[in-house]
Amino acid sequence: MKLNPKQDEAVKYISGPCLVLAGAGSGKTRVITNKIAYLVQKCEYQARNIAAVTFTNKAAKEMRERVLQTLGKQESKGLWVSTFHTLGLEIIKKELKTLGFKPGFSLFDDQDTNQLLADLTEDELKKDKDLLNLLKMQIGSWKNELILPEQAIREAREPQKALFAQLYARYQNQLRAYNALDFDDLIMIPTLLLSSNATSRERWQQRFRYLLVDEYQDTNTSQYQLVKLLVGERARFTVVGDDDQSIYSWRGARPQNLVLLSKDYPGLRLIKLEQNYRSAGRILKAANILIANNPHEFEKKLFSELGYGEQIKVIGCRDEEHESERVVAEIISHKFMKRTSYKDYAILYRGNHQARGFEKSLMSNRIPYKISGGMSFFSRSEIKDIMAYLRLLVNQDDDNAFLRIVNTPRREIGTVTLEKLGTLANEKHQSLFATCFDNDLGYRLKGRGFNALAGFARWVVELSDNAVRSDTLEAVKDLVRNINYEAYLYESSPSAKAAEMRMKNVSELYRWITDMLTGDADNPPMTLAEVVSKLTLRDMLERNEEEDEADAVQLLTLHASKGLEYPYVFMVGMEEGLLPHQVSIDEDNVDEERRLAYVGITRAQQELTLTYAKIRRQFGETSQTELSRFVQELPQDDLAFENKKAPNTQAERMEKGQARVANLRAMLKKPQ
Ligand SMILES: Nc1ncnc2c1ncn2[C@@H]1O[C@H](COP(=O)(O)OP(=O)(O)OP(=O)(O)O)[C@@H](O)[C@H]1O
Ligand SMILES: [Mg+2]
Repeated sequence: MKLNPKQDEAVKYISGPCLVLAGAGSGKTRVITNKIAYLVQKCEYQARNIAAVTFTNKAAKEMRERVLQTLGKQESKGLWVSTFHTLGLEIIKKELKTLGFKPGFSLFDDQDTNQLLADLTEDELKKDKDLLNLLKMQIGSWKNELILPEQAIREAREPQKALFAQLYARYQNQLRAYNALDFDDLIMIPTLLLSSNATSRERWQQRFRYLLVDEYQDTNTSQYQLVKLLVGERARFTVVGDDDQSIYSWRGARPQNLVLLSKDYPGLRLIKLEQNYRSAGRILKAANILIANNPHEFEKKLFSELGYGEQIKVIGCRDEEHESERVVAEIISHKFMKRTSYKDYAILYRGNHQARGFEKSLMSNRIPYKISGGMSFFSRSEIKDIMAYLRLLVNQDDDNAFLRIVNTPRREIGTVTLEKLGTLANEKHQSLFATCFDNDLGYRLKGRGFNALAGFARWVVELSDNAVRSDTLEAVKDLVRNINYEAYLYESSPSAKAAEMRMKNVSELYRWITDMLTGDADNPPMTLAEVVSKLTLRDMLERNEEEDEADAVQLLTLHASKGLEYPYVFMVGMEEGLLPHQVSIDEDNVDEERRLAYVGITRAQQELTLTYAKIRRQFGETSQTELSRFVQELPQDDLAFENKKAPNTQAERMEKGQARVANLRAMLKKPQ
């Protein structure tokens, strides 16, 4: 693939650490993929000694595909391309013994964590959702800063922090007792291990002799340290990033890491790219002018030779319903005129809740669409149930999984029984599951409850033994049959149709599990424990980044759009309070929102459309909105305002919005 001289320099500089710092669409990711090929083909690196890391599964997948195109299957064998968290998981899996973990550990997702924190806290705190959330964030940020509970306790000054630190300690102990890890542990644990254990460190430094990191501006402290430990003294690495696209400060990302890097590695080669190959000139200019309102650590220039392009449309809509109708109408007419594909269009929004209206309009116009985020496959209750069963099969200490399914489907195990079980488990410091076999339980629980619990536990042991010792696949299939899950779904769903849908989801999950257990030419068969941890991680990372490449309009949040590009982009809800988000306005953090807007604008290749609703319903109230300051900051000559006064009455709306859609659909139906 073609490279410009600066990109070429970045690819060929391999004798020391290298940082590529450049704006959106300048080919940073291309440098990474080309460099991997260069290392293998020209520098005698084995693919298996190279690792490339990024932040989302979607980005990792794209990267892998791009490399595969250049290198082919054979030459890229063993190459490691993944997200940071998957890399962390791999290190933990290979270092289980050193870490003193039992095999078959569980990964706790957000809901599990919430549950556990609620269990750990006293009554008042338990009821205070905001405070619980604050606690979760605090624990997350301690972990991201590599601060262990002891240190947090030592350093806490205010009473609330001190309480949180105590709870952090209990939370960590409890996770250990469950043989479970949370999302942040996937980075913190390997980082602490590599910093304290020289043998492990050397092992991983030998394994990965060259490291590449995309979207480097989003690394937090623990990720920065992990990279540092992995590359060691040799410091053979290339990282690429853009400080203007740092949008994860709320997850501890530190764009200052870019500056820190030149301090930690005085020999660092800094390369800047200046040509944008993605966007039309006008879009790029708008993005540059917008981001110039932020303070800057590094000076960057960016130009495009792709022509100046169309004006940026700004469409004012009466309310959010009108907004989604208008966007869909635009897509239909545009597609008709330009003979494009649905997948050329992306609708980007600030929050997942904004998706619903667009989904509805797209659906009623029978336009295929793909939505990332929102209701994830894995957050559906039927999937959570089955996953909880599987988690329990591989790790019987997983109390959360146990609690989720002990009575789903109904087994006549009442709350009193469970409470008694819980009390005994606490007294004995053992898991709920282990307590089912405890002799003392027999004294405390008489009759039905005890029998039901003991029967359930014996059944799990038997199934788990079968899964490990004999045919895993059969055991997994037995599971659903055994618990009569289908009948349960029909019983508990609002309609037969809903039950059918839910059963379909279960079959889909089974299809994945079967594939993974059997393996294929490229992927060796996995154990059940591996399948379970892989699926849980996948869920946590991607929240419904589906694998199909269907021709569909793309709906995604601005955050999820990073690194991606689309010919035609709609940025919707350009209103004060939405973008910039009210929370950021209140916290005086509008700069981060501006970076988010910059990310959105720079996804567009050919045309960009901005929309806003003049009235929006939020939290059950309808209120007037104000046009986003970011629209005002754009070069006004490059904007084409439409409908500055939007139609007001229902009748007018029908006329202008839906009639238009109807016309277009009629046009589309005509034979050509
Ligand atoms: N030298 C080049 N010649 C032609 N096209 C290029 C060149 N370099 C990059 N491109 C194309 O430009 C587009 C943007 O490249 P890429 O995604 O690598 O940019 P990026 O800097 O990673 O952007 P972002 O900051 O959004 O992640 C891609 O479609 C890529 O194929
Ligand atoms: Mg990129």
